Amino acid sequence: MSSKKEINEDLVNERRKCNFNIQEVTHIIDGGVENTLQRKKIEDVALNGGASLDDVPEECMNLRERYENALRKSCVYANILRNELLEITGIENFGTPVIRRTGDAFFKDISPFMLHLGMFVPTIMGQCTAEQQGIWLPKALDMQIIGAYAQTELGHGTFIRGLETTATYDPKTKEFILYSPTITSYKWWAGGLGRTANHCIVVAQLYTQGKCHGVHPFIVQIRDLDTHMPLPGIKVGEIGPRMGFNTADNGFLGFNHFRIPRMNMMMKNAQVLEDGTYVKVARHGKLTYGTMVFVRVTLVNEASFNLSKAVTIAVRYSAVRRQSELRPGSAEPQILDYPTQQHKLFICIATAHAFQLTANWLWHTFTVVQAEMRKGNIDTLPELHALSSCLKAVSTSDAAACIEQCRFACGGHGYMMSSNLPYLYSFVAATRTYEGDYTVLLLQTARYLVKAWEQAEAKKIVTPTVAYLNRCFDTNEKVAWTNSPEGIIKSFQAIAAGKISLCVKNIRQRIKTGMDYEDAWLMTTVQLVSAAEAHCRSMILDTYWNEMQRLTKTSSDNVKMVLYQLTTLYLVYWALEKSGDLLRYTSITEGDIDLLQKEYEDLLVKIRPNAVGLVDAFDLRDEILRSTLGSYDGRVYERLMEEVQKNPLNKVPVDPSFQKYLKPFMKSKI
Ligand SMILES: CCCCCCCCCCCCC/C=C/C(=O)SCCNC(=O)CCNC(=O)[C@H](O)C(C)(C)COP(=O)(O)OP(=O)(O)OC[C@H]1O[C@@H](n2cnc3c(N)ncnc32)[C@H](O)[C@@H]1OP(=O)(O)O
Ligand SMILES: Cc1cc2nc3c(=O)[nH]c(=O)nc-3n(C[C@H](O)[C@H](O)[C@H](O)COP(=O)(O)OP(=O)(O)OC[C@H]3O[C@@H](n4cnc5c(N)ncnc54)[C@H](O)[C@@H]3O)c2cc1C
Repeated sequence: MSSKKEINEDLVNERRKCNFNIQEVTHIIDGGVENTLQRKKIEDVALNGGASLDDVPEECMNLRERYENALRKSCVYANILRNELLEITGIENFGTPVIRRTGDAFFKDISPFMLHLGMFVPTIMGQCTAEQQGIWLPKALDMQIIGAYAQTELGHGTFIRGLETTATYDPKTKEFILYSPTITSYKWWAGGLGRTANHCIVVAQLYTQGKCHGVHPFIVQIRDLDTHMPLPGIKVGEIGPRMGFNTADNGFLGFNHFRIPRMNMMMKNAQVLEDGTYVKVARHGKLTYGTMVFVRVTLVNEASFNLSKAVTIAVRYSAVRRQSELRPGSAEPQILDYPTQQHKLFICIATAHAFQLTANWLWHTFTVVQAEMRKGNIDTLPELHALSSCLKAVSTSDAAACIEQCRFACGGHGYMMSSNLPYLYSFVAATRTYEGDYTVLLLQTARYLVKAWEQAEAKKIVTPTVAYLNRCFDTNEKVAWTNSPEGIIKSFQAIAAGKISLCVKNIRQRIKTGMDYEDAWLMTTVQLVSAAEAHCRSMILDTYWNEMQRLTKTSSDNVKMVLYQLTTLYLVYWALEKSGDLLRYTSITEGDIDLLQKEYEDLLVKIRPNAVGLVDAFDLRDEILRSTLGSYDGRVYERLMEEVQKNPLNKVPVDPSFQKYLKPFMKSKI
């Protein structure tokens, strides 16, 4: 064992072997030197010399203690956020991922304030008029009020139009009356709602002048600001233990004819006048779904960040961990030397990069579309919706699978909560479901793709992200296979186009047999999901490859080389994963696939010496990683032992339950 201050010798050797400039890669991941400096400044201020603030690990506390502890830390963190961090970033950037990431030094699970910052505030910004923002935003940003986002109900999450909570306008009092008519209409799942929030955004069916106008958002005070008691007419509580998110106090909420002022309807996109007249302001009916689009965009970034944490832990651990012998009597190798281990992990590093660059590109697209919409142009919204839907679905799903793979790579110790891998997994697994389930979102993208295919067929201009359909439409033959990054990307576009074309054909054939469009669509949905996934993969491959080329133009040769190897690994990995599709839609042969397999194995060998350098380049501070297995110094076994000392079960040599249960049980006769 190494002494306390030493860095594990294997990690020292790994860092010696690394042949590229780690800082250069960090700058690329951060999006430039300036961003790295800004990130470090934010981390220095937020962490202020270590922010864990826990004597007992969160996982050793009971549910109530965990919640109380999370709330205590949330207040500490929120004070730093509003007093110091907002000054650095500016109020308009309060939701910057960098700020969000420093929160991980405080919470292993989730902050009860997460939904306040992640959805309540953004909804006020996106759905309120300027006048309403003037009322609510300062209070929300200053956290004089704390909010949640209550859309999902016990009976409906996906199908928003099916929500049952009603908001009926009463022109006599100029109020809306909120009502939960059934058990299934109870709001369910909203984070921060169960114990913490005193306000929340409620999505409800709007009735005025005897007519229903569909779902609209309202801002509702649910608890007394002084006593925190639920207001009369409000039934609110916590929904119970979950796979993760246990400190986020996800809640339920019911209304018994609860009245709110007319101005609490969020009126940017639609209004109800004093006399009850309904006025539609927005030119697109789905602008009320704006917060969801925003969060879906941010979740691609979250997928990358959480995966970068998991793979940093797993690669460092794999450099420290030694197991088995390659030849009888030889020294035990680092488990990172096994090609099967490299196969588990290097794709995770590449995936984290791919998602980070895709997230940056998506964020840029989002801001451009927002700017256009402010000018009154809503033409690009459907494309943004299609993009954010599939990228959210695929990135969260892949990230969850990769994090689980990182856990497998850490053997038994990866199963310890103190490794942080179970927390990371449960957090990311939830992102596959919330903010739109995986399948449901891919089907949204499929709707867009089918329309784009029909446009290509009619020789109409299609939008940039589906422009490849024009090209593929004209080629009836299989695409010629070439083994190059560009060749792989082109082949993935051919797969996507082939699958979309087949879906359209099958829908049409089913209609010919007498089915109506809805049934024909339904019968084709398995293929439609697959087509949308293929489209999404072609976009990720394209973005990753082209963005990495652009970003490394002025990099040093070794940085160019290692990032080229990693990008190629990603392309080849997916070509191998989808070899069946390649055989179906391109001229690839079995021999070509054998060559790809060999290339993949060679890439593992080339990347191996730089593996630890590559995860060091994520530049994740130990306070943020919070893992016994993944710290920079590699003191894995010492940290596991130290953690054991913090376990309350070990505070006494004999547990009191021995006298109570075990001893009488052992002494009892059968
Ligand atoms: C310190 C900083 C902190 C930062 C923190 C960052 C992290 C943030 C973490 C936040 C944690 C979040 C926790 C979780 C929260 C939640 O889950 S909130 C609830 C989310 N719920 C959903 O996502 C529900 C999913 N369902 C839907 O989105 C929709 O119901 C549906 C599936 C899309 C169908 O909607 P419906 O109204 O029935 O649509 P249709 O009538 O069928 O019409 C479809 C047409 O509408 C278009 N469309 C649909 N959605 C949008 C959209 N958002 N934008 C634009 N257009 C949209 C769609 O394309 C169809 O168009 P056409 O094909 O032209 O008809
Ligand atoms: C940790 C967590 C936090 C959450 N936080 C919030 C929050 O703060 N606020 C909030 O309002 N909500 C929140 N939610 C709720 C979340 O948004 C929903 O759970 C999610 O949108 C999925 O909806 P559902 O639960 O109704 O699933 P369902 O729609 O019932 O899905 C169940 C299955 O049916 C399938 N399915 C459903 N519809 C279709 C379809 N049309 N076509 C094909 N398959 C379909 C799905 O693919 C899925 O496999 C949270 C959820 C979780 C897990």
